[in-house]
Amino acid sequence: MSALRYPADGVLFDLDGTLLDTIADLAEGANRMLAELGRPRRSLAEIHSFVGKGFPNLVRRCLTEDASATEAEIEAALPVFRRHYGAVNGSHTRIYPGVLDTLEILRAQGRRLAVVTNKAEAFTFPLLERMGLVAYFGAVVAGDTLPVKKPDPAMLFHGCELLGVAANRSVMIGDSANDALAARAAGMPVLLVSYGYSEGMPVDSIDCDGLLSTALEALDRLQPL
Ligand SMILES: O=C(O)COP(=O)(O)O
Ligand SMILES: [Mg+2]
Repeated sequence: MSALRYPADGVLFDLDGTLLDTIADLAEGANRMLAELGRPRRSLAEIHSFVGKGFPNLVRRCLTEDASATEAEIEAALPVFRRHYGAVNGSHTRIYPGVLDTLEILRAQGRRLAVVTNKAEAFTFPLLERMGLVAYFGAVVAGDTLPVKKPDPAMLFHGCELLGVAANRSVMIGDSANDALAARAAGMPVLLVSYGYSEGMPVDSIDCDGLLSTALEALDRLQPL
């Protein structure tokens, strides 16, 4: 693996599985939804593999993996999940080790920081607030900010535009193929944390520019400003 350093006026962060360990709350929200719908619980491991393409996909997979549901049932389940997850969002979420120090250092270096997440705005903004992270970020692009989600690169370009940085002088830090593919399509280097959620794929099988065991390791991969 190369240890190239990348120009990084901007650093774009994925949220679930990269900055925040949200899986306990996502599982609680999903299982409360399943209980209300009279369906069996899902294990933490199953939920873990369903996270990455936004909550509508999580709901769909909860209802259709080794089970069946009509489109109308999936549609009707969305507000049920929204209500339950909204009630627990943040209660068992924790900031991953190294994240706060990394954000502090990047900010002190004068870099511009954004969150680019497939999590919906209605969950993202209160969660960033609750976890005390809002002040670090000059922009937040959430899963329903645009008509498309990652792996579409439009979210990354939008984040760069809001920050006022060039995409070719920015770096994406994420945890899944959605982040890696979006960054590749945007022509942006991408570093993946190895502790996150990658939809059941081994993270080292995903094409990227390096794996990080904590966010702090990203610091060595960025050119000084
Ligand atoms: O909400 C999801 O499914 C994933 O969100 P993320 O893009 O922050 O990992
Ligand atoms: Mg993620």
